[in-house]
Amino acid sequence: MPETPVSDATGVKKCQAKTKAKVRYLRRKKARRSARKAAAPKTKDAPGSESPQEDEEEDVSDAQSMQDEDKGKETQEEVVDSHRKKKRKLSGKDEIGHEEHSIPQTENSSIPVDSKLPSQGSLPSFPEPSAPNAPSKSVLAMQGIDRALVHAEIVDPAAVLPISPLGVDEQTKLSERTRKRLLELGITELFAVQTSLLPFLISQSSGASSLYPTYSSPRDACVSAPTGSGKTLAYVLPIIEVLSSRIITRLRALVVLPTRDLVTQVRETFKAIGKGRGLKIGTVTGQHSFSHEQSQLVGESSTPLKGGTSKMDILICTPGRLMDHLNGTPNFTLQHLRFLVIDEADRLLAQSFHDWLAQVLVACDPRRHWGDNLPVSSPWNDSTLVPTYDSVSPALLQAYLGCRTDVGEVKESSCQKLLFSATYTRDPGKLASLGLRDPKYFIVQDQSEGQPAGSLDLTSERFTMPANLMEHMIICEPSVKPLMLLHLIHNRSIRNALVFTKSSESTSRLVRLIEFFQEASTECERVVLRAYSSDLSASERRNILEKFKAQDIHILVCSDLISRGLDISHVSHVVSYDAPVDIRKYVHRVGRTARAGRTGEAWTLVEEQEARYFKGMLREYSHLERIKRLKVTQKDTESLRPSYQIALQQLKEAYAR
Ligand SMILES: Nc1ncnc2c1ncn2[C@@H]1O[C@H](COP(=O)(O)OP(=O)(O)OP(=O)(O)O)[C@@H](O)[C@H]1O
Repeated sequence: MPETPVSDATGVKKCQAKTKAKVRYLRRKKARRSARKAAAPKTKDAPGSESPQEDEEEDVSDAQSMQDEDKGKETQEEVVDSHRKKKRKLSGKDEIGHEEHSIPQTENSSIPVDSKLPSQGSLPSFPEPSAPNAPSKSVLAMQGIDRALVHAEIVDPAAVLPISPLGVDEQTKLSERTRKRLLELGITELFAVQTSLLPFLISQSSGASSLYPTYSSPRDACVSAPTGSGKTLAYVLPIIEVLSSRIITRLRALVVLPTRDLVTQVRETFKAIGKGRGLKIGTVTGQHSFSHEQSQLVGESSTPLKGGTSKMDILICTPGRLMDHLNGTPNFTLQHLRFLVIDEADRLLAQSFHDWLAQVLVACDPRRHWGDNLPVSSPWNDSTLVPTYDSVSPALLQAYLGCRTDVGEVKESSCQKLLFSATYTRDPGKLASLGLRDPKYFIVQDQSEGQPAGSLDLTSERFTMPANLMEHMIICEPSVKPLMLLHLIHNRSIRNALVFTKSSESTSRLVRLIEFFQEASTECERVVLRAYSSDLSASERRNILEKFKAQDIHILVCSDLISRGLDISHVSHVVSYDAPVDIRKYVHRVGRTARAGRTGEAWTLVEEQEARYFKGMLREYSHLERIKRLKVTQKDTESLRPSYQIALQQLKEAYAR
């Protein structure tokens, strides 16, 4: 048996010692063997053979005697070495695996090496890799959502409240005077959005501090209610009610709307409700010259005043023109605002207009942006002394004059932001940009199926439509769309209708085609229709709208310019000649009818290749089942076809010229 080479010095000596012992052992073994041979009887089948058992026993005893001889000579390392060899022998093939689990053995270790080594079969199994459970739909829907939205007040659209002319109205907090005015205007009950919003807005402003509760600034509000549900009155009434107690005229309410037409419409409502209250209501939309608007806003005074000046209590405007005055009209200030209303909020928040929203927010409350130390470069800070008659907003007293008032409390701006829309955005980014103060959400909507009463379904967005609106769609080839419209006008007698197209260009083309048709047809009743789009001047548009309101025009073919907010009570039909590609646009278009509890019908002409998308869009908002499909056969339009062909030919020639 060859010696295992040992590299160190002690190992060399050890080998030599072992060799002597081995020589002695071999000598004795030889002697024993020859003695046995001599003594043993001879067998034929195993001549000279030794029993293996015997041989093994002999080896063990020899090894024992050899060990005895060497007793004390072996080093610790040899013991460990033998353990290792033994271990390797026992562990067999899977050396690598065992190495990982082996426990280092020391000389004095009482634990047998083998007992600590797991056998191949008992290797600890690692857990299978697995994906974490997917978050539920409701958890996902909550991601980044404004917490206030989760606690929104859900209002039943059917909740109306009769107006009583006398006594104290504990529920709405409306004064007797305002209630009488409402009754004079034929308004006998308050709609759902008004009943829930009025107490919230008016009760926060009760008493002497109604204009300026600087120590407890009011909460902001976001309101989502269906089209035609009375959102305008929901902010006009509290503004009139609260501002009626003002003593000095300051700009206290600012209402921002996306179009001039809406500005005009909302001004009419303010004037009607605020009649006799002495409040000054104005508009800036760019319809008049800039200098004219400036003199209406701030008068002729040229002395710069930190507190600004105003000839209006309530200003209604478009964002673009508001920016012009903020940057170009001296003494025009928003520091005294008590109400900032953003109507059609989702649309306005989507528009940048030179970052109008950020500028308005800073103008309302420069402290919020700059703190009490306005930088010299800020437009609110200059070296001009504050004249004694100047009226700086309490929230800015410290910033401008370095003085704290009363008991040294820092005063907050009391501007209350109110956001309104029929299709309110849930976009957390957009809402965050508003810096709302403890906002409260009011959502007027039907309870969705399977949803607990009074709670908002955050997993799927949907919009509540006016209760008395009937919706239809006609799926047809693009080439027969004009024929379908003619079918609605002449066979189904659609009048007092708004027909929406995708552009001003298609608006005027469609009007011409229908006019050619009417000229060619001898049987059909003539309807008066006009195009209404941004191609027209403001005065032309106003003129046309007046005639439509007076029912001198039966059908207005328009672009989406008037798809939002426009309130014309007698509109009984809305036709989307070009199907909208966005659900919000659909909601606002069809919402021009069936307003304030009236009935109305909406029709959408869907081209065959658009049908899948259109239906998918409605399905996504759980609205498809509400829209009935109307099938128009060849026979239905047969009588119209000859004149239609003539009209088409004439249109081709007109556009070829
Ligand atoms: N309490 C009420 N009683 C009767 N009519 C009302 C009442 N409140 C509002 N109205 C009328 O309902 C109509 C629709 O109101 P409004 O224009 O405010 O709707 P809206 O909710 O702003 O709709 P949209 O989202 O389309 O702008 C208006 O003609 C308004 O005068």
